[in-house]
Amino acid sequence: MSTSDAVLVVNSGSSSIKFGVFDASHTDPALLCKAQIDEHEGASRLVFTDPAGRASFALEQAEPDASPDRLFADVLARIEHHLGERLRAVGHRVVHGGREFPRPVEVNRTVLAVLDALTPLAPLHQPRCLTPIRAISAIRPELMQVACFDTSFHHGIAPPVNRFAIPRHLERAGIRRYGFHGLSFEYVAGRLADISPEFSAKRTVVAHLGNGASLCAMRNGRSIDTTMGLTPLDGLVMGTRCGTIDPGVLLYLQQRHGMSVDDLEQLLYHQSGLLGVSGVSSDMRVLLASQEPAAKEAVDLFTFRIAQQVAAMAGTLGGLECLVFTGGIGEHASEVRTQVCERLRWLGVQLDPSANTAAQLHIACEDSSVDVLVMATNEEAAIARHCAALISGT
Ligand SMILES: Nc1ncnc2c1ncn2[C@@H]1O[C@H](COP(=O)(O)OP(=O)(O)O)[C@@H](O)[C@H]1O
Ligand SMILES: CC(=O)OP(=O)(O)O
Ligand SMILES: [Mg+2]
Repeated sequence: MSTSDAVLVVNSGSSSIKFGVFDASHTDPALLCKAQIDEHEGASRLVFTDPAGRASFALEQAEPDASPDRLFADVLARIEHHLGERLRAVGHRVVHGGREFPRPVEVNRTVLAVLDALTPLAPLHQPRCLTPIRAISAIRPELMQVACFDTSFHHGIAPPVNRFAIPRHLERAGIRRYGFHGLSFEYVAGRLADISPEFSAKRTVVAHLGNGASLCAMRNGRSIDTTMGLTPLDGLVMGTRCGTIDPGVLLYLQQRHGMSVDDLEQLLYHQSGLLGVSGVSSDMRVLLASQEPAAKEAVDLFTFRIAQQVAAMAGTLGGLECLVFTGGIGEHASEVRTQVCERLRWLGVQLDPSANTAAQLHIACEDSSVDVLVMATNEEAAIARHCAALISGT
């Protein structure tokens, strides 16, 4: 292995940060080791494990409240010590790429300023994605950094699907539907193509259900519709985000409840969704284990809205032949998959209960007219692939 092409991937999500180190000397980079900081559990010790899950090395100083510069200085030093060589690049997940970045880009000061200006369109995410980039630029200005966007995979979505029904000058100002979770959808699209070209040609809805959640209607590896819009607030019910809401509610809250823009941002991004409805938690594991009626109600609303919007995506596709579950909830919560599929029975979706409980790749029963799959997503691998392509100049 030429470790001179080792790449660190930083996947900053709304409830977790995932790290991966890849050998990017091939177009399909191999995972060397990985680690995760989960906000629900915190981490006073960041353990990097090899692909088989065996501990490779640990970062003792990585406390949740360590400054980003300190944390990343430690992470880089420890990884390079482990590799015995310097990293070739760092690839980052950046949630919003706006109109400006339809594909991954090497970060410089100008790029960073444009990405910073997109913060109001993803206030929960963009600062979390840009903090590691800034920290690494400060401590290692010569190190190549690549920004890979959640929005890129959806860039081909055409009118009318990508439009809001608002005056044209606002559309020209960039106020339209962008869509997110694109690195996850891109990875899943690749895995569907690996099954066969025929499989990839199916009218497919991919449900990425994590702390943030969205659906992508895809065919032949391309996105044709998605539930998120200008911001990662639209669409499904999420951990702390409301998803689709009557815009009149926002006007009313300002007019009659005296809420400011900051109050609304706090309400819609941080206090709503599963947390707001249940009053218990944003964490699906906690809700599924809870006896509280409000926790059950939150899960019901979550699965109802998924099924409702899968049907809407099927409308865009002109039918439904394949449904894929991915993301922390999609991959692990068989009960959520059961509830969603029960609600989609009228569309010909029928689960095999034991395959579903075992979270096998194929979980539909023989009679189902829709294939149903469970796939572990891998945004880090998608980012590593983009880094390998940029490094090799392809
Ligand atoms: N075994 C499990 N059963 C149910 N839900 C789970 C399980 N494991 C993880 N989850 C849920 O997955 C969600 C986090 O998803 P993830 O994709 O890791 O988050 P992020 O959006 O931060 O990347 C949380 O709601 C968590 O409760
Ligand atoms: C875009 C988005 O919602 O990301 P996450 O799932 O990490 O919150
Ligand atoms: Mg995520």
